[in-house]
Amino acid sequence: MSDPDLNSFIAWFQRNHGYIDTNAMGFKGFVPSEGGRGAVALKDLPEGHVLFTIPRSLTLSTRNSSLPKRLGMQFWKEKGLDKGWTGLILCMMWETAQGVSSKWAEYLETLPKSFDTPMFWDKNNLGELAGTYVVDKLGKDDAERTYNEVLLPVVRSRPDLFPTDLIADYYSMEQYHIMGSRILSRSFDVERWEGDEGNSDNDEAAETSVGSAMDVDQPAHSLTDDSARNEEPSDEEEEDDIDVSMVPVADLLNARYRTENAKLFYESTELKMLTTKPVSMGEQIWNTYGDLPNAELLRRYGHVDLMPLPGGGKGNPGDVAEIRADLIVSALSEHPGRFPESKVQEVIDWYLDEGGDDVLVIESDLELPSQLLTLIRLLLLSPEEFKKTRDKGKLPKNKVDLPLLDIAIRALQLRAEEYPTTVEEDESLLRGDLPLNKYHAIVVRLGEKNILRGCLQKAEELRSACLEEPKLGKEQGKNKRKTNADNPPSKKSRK
Ligand SMILES: C[S@@+](CC[C@H](N)C(=O)[O-])C[C@H]1O[C@@H](n2cnc3c(N)ncnc32)[C@H](O)[C@@H]1O
Repeated sequence: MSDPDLNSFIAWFQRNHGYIDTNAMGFKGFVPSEGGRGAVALKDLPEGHVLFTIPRSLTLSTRNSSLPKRLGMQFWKEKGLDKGWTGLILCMMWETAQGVSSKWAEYLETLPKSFDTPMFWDKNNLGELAGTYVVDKLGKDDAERTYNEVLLPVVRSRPDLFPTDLIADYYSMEQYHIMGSRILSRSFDVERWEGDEGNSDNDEAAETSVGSAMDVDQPAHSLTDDSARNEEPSDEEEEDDIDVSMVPVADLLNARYRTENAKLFYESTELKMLTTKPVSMGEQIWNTYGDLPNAELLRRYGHVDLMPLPGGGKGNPGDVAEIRADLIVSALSEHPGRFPESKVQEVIDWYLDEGGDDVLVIESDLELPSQLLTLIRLLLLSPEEFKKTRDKGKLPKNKVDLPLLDIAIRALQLRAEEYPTTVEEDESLLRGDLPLNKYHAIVVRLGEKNILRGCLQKAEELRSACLEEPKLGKEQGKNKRKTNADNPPSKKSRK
């Protein structure tokens, strides 16, 4: 291992039955844009090579920490520590407070103590994100409420486990945010193995027949809506047989858009990191964080991906622009249609009940989202037509015509106006020397604005074509999620 900071951690890992193929893989510092500290191939590796394995018992989760049992499982549930991330945060705080007597002491030492994520930004820096939806998604107030109403009362109620004089150092709001951010940027969703039940209290996971290795849903934060983590989980979530887990060594791997060459798999007693394609000597070993847009990378991890884009320039090919459904209503009100304003809410309620999202996503193909077209079409129906549609229980087809395009275009313009700066201003700012947070914020908002601009341009071209040939009405957004019951979106919320 070339990184001296990691030596005692790796020794701890190996002592605890973790395995690393040290001939195949090492750790080194890459340039910040490539993730800083990460893993490197020490020789040419074929696909399917086992880079390292982690015993399940070495992952840090509410199942493996002994804290839940010490507090009592009934108490744990009564206090809501089995919901969201609060229980794991408390376990991580408590394990840290145990110092060297914690099983995970050497691991906890390797975890970051500060973050470049907007959760820790001041007002000025947050202001640079104006127009993006990043700040709305931080969930800082909810997190702080959970700290005050759930975690702190538990800590204060058990001075035998949480000595009062340790609260300021180990159980503070600041520590709560740090632990939450460690989970957000480094945890994995580890599915339980069949037959592996209950809190294991440091026992090895139940040994069952070893089946074929399966994907670990990874990382936890790339697949779930973590902004809701401190809220009541849905029934679906409660039933999940998933442990949000901190996975030593696996969390040392960086990620970049569509660059993954290694992935974590699980078996009954251990997790395995395997190469998913051949890796050349000296190449970085990349995991995946789900190929997220820069807004999400920044919010969860504190970095952005910048790479050459197919159409020229640099950016994140996974970038998207989001548009709230209420902007469509605002656009509609500027184009008085046939639908009385008093009925608009009824249409929106039905659209949401049918699985429509309240935030619509424009992707890099720059097509108008199918749900946006559906919503506008619904709003353009007369009250009688809407009633018929609702009675049939079938959403209208995504056929575009002039009235629909007018509203779509206006909604996109209103969305673009939500950013205080223009594309050109941002591009010029990026040519200067900028502090990191400001630089990240500009990259995020510029990526979104470019998607919006491209989508607007495409919609205007379509409008011109419709003007020339009014019967041109085309079906749009075929590749997008449909707003009907046969493909309901995974989550829905009303604002
Ligand atoms: C799971 S950790 C990966 C290991 C981390 N580099 C370390 O030193 O512990 C995730 C963090 O690594 C950094 N990172 C990962 N991929 C990156 C990338 N493509 N560009 C910049 N930073 C990256 C970010 O700071 C992110 O929060």
